Amino acid sequence: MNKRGSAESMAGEGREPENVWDELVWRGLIQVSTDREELRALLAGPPVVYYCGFDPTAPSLHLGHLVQLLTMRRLQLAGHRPVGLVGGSTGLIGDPRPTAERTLHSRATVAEWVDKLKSQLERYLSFEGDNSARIVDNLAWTAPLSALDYLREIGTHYRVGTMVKKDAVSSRLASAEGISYTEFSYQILQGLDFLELHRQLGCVLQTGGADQWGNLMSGTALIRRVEGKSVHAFGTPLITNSDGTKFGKSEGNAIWLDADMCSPYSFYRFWLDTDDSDVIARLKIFTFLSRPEIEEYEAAVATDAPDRAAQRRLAFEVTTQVHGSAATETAIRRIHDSSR
Ligand SMILES: N[C@@H](Cc1ccc(O)cc1)C(=O)O
Repeated sequence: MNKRGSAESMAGEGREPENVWDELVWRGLIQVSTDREELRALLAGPPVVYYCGFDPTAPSLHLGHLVQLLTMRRLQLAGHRPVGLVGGSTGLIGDPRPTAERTLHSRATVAEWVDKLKSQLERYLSFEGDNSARIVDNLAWTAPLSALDYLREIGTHYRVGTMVKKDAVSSRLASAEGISYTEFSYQILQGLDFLELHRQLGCVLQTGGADQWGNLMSGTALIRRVEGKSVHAFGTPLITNSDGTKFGKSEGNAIWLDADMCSPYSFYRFWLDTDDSDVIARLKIFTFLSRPEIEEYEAAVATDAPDRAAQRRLAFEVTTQVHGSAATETAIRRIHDSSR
């Protein structure tokens, strides 16, 4: 395991990208955003507070979350100040999926998962220096809120017509099952989080997956109405495999970041199996290798070099980032032994 703030978990330290926004664009990390020019200027200026939230829907984060974790890390390396939010309250409600209602887990289970996610989050952020990260739990401000205050003070800023247009909500409304009022309310809670973090910590940017766009806009709209301020958000693309299969699954199972749920060996193997047509995009998104380094791999892949150096580097970098050097070396040795 990496220790918080250890050299290993801080891969990429010390490199000053010319403009972190341009770097994020080059890495293919920006799918949707508020005004691009404004964001670019904001991120080129003095340190800003930004946040990204993670719901405790399982005892571990998975590969989809890794994109967010590393994006947070990139922004922190550029001098900005991260807030990692764990959804102790939103995890009790459930972000609507386009397909079907989520299972509601007990409060005790969710609280247990909150703790696990918090320690996972800590591994990707730095807790030193002026832009030290903070970890928060949205249960802190949601639990004390009464139903009456929620409806009168927050609900009044939301129009149902706008809420039903959100992607996941509209597809659920079109389904036979429909959507519970519980899940329908989710976007309000996420909006409230942004408002709270804006008020408490001066947070001006929320990041997330592009599928979170509705939830991100919920917050920017609420802050505009209540505080008269315009704040920012961007969404990273959903990662897809060029052959049309789902990324981040192995035999139908999610690839978890917890070593007990997915061994460093299987994790390493997963990355090693990356297709030539996907490997460069993965290096950009999942490693801290510089542009010239990645371009070298790009040239090598184009010549059909049989040694799969790009895949090996990718597997090495990501496994080291997630599981540390010792576990990575063990995984490599095992693969080497089994192929003899
Ligand atoms: N809705 C996010 C998690 C989240 C929760 C609360 C927030 O304030 C922000 C993000 C997701 O499902 O991935």
